[in-house]
Amino acid sequence: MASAARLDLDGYAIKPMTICMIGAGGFIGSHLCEKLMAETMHKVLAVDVYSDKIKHLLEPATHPWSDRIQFHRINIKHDSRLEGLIKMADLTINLAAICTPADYNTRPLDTIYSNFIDALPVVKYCSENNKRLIHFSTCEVYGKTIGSFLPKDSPLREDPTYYVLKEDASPCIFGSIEKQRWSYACAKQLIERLIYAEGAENDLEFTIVRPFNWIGPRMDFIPGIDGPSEGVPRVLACFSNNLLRHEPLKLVDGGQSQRTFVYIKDAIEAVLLMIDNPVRANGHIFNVGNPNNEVTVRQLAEMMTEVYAKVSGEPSLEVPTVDVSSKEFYGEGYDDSDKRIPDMTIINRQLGWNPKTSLWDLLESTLTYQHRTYAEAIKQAIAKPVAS
Ligand SMILES: NC(=O)c1ccc[n+]([C@@H]2O[C@H](COP(=O)([O-])OP(=O)(O)OC[C@H]3O[C@@H](n4cnc5c(N)ncnc54)[C@H](O)[C@@H]3O)[C@@H](O)[C@H]2O)c1
Ligand SMILES: O=c1ccn([C@@H]2O[C@H](COP(=O)(O)OP(=O)(O)O[C@H]3OC[C@@H](O)[C@H](O)[C@H]3O)[C@@H](O)[C@H]2O)c(=O)[nH]1
Repeated sequence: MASAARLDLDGYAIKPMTICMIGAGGFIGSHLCEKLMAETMHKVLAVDVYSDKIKHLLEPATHPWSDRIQFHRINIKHDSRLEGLIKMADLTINLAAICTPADYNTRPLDTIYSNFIDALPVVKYCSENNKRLIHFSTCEVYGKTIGSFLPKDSPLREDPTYYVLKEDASPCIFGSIEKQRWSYACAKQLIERLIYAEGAENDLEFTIVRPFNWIGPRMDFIPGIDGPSEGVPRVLACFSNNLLRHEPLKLVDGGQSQRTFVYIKDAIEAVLLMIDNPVRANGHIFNVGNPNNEVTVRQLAEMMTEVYAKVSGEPSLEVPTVDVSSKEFYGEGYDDSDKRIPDMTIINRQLGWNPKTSLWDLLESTLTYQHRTYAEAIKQAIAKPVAS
């Protein structure tokens, strides 16, 4: 049960605050709302166009926290109520974005508008009304590693200087303009620069979060079940969908890219520390990831196949993966980050945060959820006769 006497990292009592959370109905927002309701006395003004992922928190109205969460169905692109909500709050957290790679090269205009233009009024209202802002950026602002440009046999490729990503030192390296994949990263980078400049010139109190592949239950959608049949979600949901349908997992360009995956529940702990410790968090950009959970996408596919067989009790396919070109899978203009390892120095120093959950354990709890939530619906969808 939430207690009023929670202490911050410096031993001071944390005062309950009102948080305007934009994008509260998404994957990260839903977990953050859950945490805030269960463990704090903070109030949430939850803004989104969808509420399905937080329905369990909004209904029934008898929850012990029901007077601390309000849902506002608002599209921030065009709604004059946004400024009023930001003014009512002590802190604004902006999560709203188009953030699935399949959109970056196929809907580059929507991607740029969503990640830059639509975020502008949020920054402006916070700055003009002296309100604190926690803005969600991305690890994609780093783009490719310096190491990826070294000769394949260069020993320097093994040197962390050339691949570990540091908030205050690493450059942002994107592909050419025709590689529209980078429309997202570039829009995120520019809004980061704008927020940073508002801090420098107008004293905006800000924190920027760079998530490194947070994964867990409620991430994206399963095509044809709770999202469009032709939709392409992020890799966790793509591979879950393949496993649920007993199809081989598709490895884009051989699955050679490397990622570090962090469990959503670990990452949410980091966000709560930022919320509760403004003096330590303001003015900082934080990598939030798990450097210990690095795999190639191929290794991720293999591990997910093994874990899914364990949690579902169903045997794995004899040939569990199939290679597909990025052009076929994502279309023209796709490109990729080669490797993403977060440096953890700054978040360790400021907030003492460390991720805890291994990749195997986080996949086990996530795939248990996926199986429990979707297996029956998929079975029924497959059994349904196709209309002639
Ligand atoms: N999940 C990750 O690993 C990850 C990694 C890097 C960056 N991020 C960033 O974190 C943020 C949240 O990501 P997520 O994984 O929860 O994504 P998500 O798509 O699940 O959530 C985003 C939410 O924003 C809402 N939204 C978008 N446009 C809106 C608008 N105009 N008005 C109102 N609501 C709007 C969507 O409806 C959605 O519910 C994004 O900014 C994303 O770029 C996430
Ligand atoms: O079915 C699939 C889906 C994806 N992939 C590959 O898996 C890797 C990871 O893909 P994801 O869809 O999770 O997205 P990425 O890691 O490339 O980008 C993400 O990173 C952080 C956030 O900013 C965004 O949520 C998103 O841009 C990519 O190399 C992709 O090509 C497959 O091999 N098969």
